[in-house]
Amino acid sequence: MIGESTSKNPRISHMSISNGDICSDFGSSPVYTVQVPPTPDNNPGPLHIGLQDMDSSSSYKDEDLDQTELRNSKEEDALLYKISQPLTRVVKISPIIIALYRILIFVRIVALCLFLFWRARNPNEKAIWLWGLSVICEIWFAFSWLIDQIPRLYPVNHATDTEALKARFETQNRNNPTGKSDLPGIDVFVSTADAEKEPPLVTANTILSILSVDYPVEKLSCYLSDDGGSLLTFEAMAEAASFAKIWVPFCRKHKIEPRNPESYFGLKKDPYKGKVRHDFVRERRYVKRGYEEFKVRVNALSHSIRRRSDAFNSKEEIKALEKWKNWKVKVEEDQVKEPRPAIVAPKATWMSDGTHWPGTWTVPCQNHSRGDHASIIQVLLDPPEDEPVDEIGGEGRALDFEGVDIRLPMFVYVSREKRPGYEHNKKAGAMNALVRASAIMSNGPFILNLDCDHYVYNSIAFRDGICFMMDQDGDRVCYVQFPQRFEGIDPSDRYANKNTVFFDINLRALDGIQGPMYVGTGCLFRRTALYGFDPPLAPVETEPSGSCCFPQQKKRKPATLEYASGIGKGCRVPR
Ligand SMILES: O=c1ccn([C@@H]2O[C@H](COP(=O)(O)OP(=O)(O)O[C@H]3O[C@H](CO)[C@@H](O)[C@H](O)[C@H]3O)[C@@H](O)[C@H]2O)c(=O)[nH]1
Ligand SMILES: [Mn+2]
Repeated sequence: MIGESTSKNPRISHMSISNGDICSDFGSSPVYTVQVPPTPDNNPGPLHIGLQDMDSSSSYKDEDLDQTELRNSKEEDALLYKISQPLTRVVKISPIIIALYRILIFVRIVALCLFLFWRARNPNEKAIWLWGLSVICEIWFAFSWLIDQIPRLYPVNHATDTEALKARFETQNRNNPTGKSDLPGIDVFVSTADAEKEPPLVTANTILSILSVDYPVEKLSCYLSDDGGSLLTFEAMAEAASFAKIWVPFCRKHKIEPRNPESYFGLKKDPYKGKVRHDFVRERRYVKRGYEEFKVRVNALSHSIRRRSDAFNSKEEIKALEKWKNWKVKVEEDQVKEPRPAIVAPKATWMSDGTHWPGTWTVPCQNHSRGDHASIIQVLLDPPEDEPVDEIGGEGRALDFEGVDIRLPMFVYVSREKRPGYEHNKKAGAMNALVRASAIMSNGPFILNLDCDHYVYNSIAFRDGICFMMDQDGDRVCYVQFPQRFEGIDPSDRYANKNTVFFDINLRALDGIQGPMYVGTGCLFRRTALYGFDPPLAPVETEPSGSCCFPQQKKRKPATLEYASGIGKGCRVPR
């Protein structure tokens, strides 16, 4: 479900795949010359597909040799064909279904009109006020039902082609001789606010599902915003970063789905089905045990932080008491007027390295309470190296990651500064803080946000989103909204908690008009669209007109008109 970058734009037009247009058998068909010029903002620009007859080729004479080679290889032909494919397409919903639905709407409109007409013609004289009120209510209900139906007139489905994305950006070809991934960077934002209401284990699972997505590691960064400023969340995230070192390569090696360990190990289906590697059973058992231990450590954190802090605080109290006693002795003996030292040490929350936690303390005090603390930013996983790294016989030979990339994406803990008197206790502010922090640290051209209790269910989901962004008209897409699926709902879903109508009908229907609304989470944004400014443009000066005696003043074209249809394209986001 995609949203447009500006309301000025008409509906997004997508190329639809037509088998008749492009021949899939390349044996004797014309050669497809595909040029995908790399641009600094990682947008491919328009894809030019030149259909060339080899005999009449004149401008590509130098490349004749290359093209002959390409022609010889069926695989390369297939690659060229794949590159030429659109990354997304609209899958039309069956016209019969839509026609039936429209007929049903029409029948209901007629029935409603007849009913309202009958109501108006039959007033209840004994309770005229009550009658009037109920007619008004019924008209309002009919009207709101009608408004609800209008967006559903043109529902669409979008499909992505991740193979074409791979062929275009991650396969060795003339434009990409090394075959290194040319996909754009994505910064993932996760928000959490309260370590008690939002258990850190759930947040840790969300983070693990993000760190292990199928996307180039060096292009991915994950930021956690902790509005609670809690040491518990911080230490749980440090634990998650450490467990990710085995979880992420394990997922990559054995193609695990979903990549949230709690959900994966809780799956009811047979975990060995379809797994062919001989070491899967052993490694799964090892990682499962590792996860159980990780859970115990995370669940014990609040206790261990309390115990550690109590120990440090009692030491501080003893020190303070000693200081006070020394002062007392000095004052009595020498009559020196030194200021009296504090007899009680603050009840601080301590980090494991023996320093004060800069965020919220368990016993809040000035500068260390929920709405009053300094900003904290800590890189828990450093940016990865540029080239893949593998490991033979990792974890003391219990796991073998030979040929598996063991690098992890950058992971950063952020808790924005809070001060009394400032209203900054909402998610939007947390997102703004992350937009600013990430702009300095990784500056990914795309941003995806998730609540701490939402996880990535499908490891290629990010690629799906990027297909829309990098498609031919992709630079006009502001955001791609993913639908939500819910776990732990009673099987019959008596209370409609799955929100199927909203996610699977309303948003899809809106997608057919201009795009769905942003639902607050699970949304992939174009960074420049969030910044909300137009590309910088040089003023265009028009030729003076009018007579030679009365020259008119030079007029400047309004900059926005120039690029009205290309917003976002002119904005370069350096990576
Ligand atoms: O001061 C705050 C308050 C909340 N949050 C975060 O905001 C998210 C959503 O808050 P929550 O209280 O969980 O709201 P819900 O009602 O559960 O969520 C609904 O509203 C959210 C905000 O629009 C959407 O993201 C969700 O999809 C939607 O289900 C959570 O990750 C919170 O940690 C902060 O970061 N800072
Ligand atoms: Mn929530």
